Amino acid sequence: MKRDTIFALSSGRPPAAISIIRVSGSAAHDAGARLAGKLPPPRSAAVRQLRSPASGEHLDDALILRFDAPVSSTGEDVVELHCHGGRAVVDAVLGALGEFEALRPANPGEFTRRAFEHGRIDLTEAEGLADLIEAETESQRKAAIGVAEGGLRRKVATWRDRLLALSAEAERAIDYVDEGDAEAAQLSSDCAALASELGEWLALPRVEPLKDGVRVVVAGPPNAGKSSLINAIAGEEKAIVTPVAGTTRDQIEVPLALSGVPILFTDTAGIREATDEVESIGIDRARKASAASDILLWLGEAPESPKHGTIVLIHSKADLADRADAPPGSIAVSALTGQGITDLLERVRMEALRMLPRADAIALNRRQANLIAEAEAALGRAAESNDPVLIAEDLRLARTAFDRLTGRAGVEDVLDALFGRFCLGK
Ligand SMILES: Nc1nc2c(ncn2[C@@H]2O[C@H](COP(=O)(O)OP(=O)(O)OP(=O)(O)O)[C@@H](O)[C@H]2O)c(=O)[nH]1
Ligand SMILES: [K+]
Ligand SMILES: [Mg+2]
Repeated sequence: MKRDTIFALSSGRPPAAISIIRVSGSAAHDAGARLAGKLPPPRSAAVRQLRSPASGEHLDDALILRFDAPVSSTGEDVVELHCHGGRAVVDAVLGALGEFEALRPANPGEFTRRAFEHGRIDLTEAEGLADLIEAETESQRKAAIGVAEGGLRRKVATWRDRLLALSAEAERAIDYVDEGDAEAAQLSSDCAALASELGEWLALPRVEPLKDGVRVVVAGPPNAGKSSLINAIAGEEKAIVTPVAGTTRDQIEVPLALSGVPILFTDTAGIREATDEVESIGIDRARKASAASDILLWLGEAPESPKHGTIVLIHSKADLADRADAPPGSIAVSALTGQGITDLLERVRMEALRMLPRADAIALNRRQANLIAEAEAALGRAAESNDPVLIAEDLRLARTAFDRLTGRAGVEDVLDALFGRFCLGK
């Protein structure tokens, strides 16, 4: 028999006041009844003695809840046991469950995966749940809860409905080639309108800076004082400082919260024509980090290559007599005296704040944004085309992108990675 009914401790590590053990699958009710006697009616609770089905030994007194498929968290029959949270109690109950032929311990994330596979949640909600469980700050929690409770799923459903209507229009145009120009123009403008709505969503702040911190990269020529500045910001000696140009090679990352705004500062190698191989690898990385930064703190004159995003020019070593005059538009700082550091951090905080999602907003992650960008591109092509066959094909591509977004189609590759993020028992 397939051991497709799973169980796990779903609450935190014992000892605790109460531990919650969940059982999900076709054998859950049978196992629950053999452990606890008669189960309560669906979606209600009862207090029962738990007894070992093998020996009849009294294991614990527990609160039992019963849910019937398909209206349960996993979409399957579920039993929840709220036991006393001692280590030995939990071990004894888990041991008793393991004795059932049809039951096996769950893998991490397996309850949530089943909820997804049974259509109780879509992929965006599963991603939101993973973010919610991992959330460490209030703003991370706020961003995750909206997605976890279906905010993005509902949005995508409305886009998909509009897309289906457009597809029907395009199919009709294929069948009746002599359709009027007015209909064709309407179809084009409807495609363009949906594309531009997707574009507006893509322009909104994303979830990554909230989770990983806004990436603030300190870069500039050698000996400009980059590592000294990082140390002054961190308040400790994170990076090596010497008078030798080319000291820093490896990137040094300093995560910091500026009044609740998460920032990841990165110190980089001074950028110049490298004199040795190790340094040139460091410089290569510095260039890449600068290009990928959200905010670039450039210690020097204008940075070597233009960059998208925000650049803040820093006039370092402002304590030195020959460095008294800062060029206009730059912030004068001294790592030595601390001059300008507070102003600099306030500027960084203000810039970073604009890159974070608003508290009540639905923020896209990279995977979701890439798929919405695919749909936007396909709709853009459809809006430009006069050939109904090509339009229909682009609309089909847009729909595939939406279906991968919500997990209706073509997502096997992301499932293991996503559900692997969950802890055991979730
Ligand atoms: N007077 C003064 N000296 C500074 C200041 N900041 C750094 N220095 C000195 O400048 C030299 C270079 O400082 P670093 O912080 O190593 O400069 P860097 O830009 O990280 O250098 P590389 O990693 O080699 O590219 C050291 O001798 C520092 O003591 C400052 O604010 N005032
Ligand atoms: K140096
Ligand atoms: Mg350095």
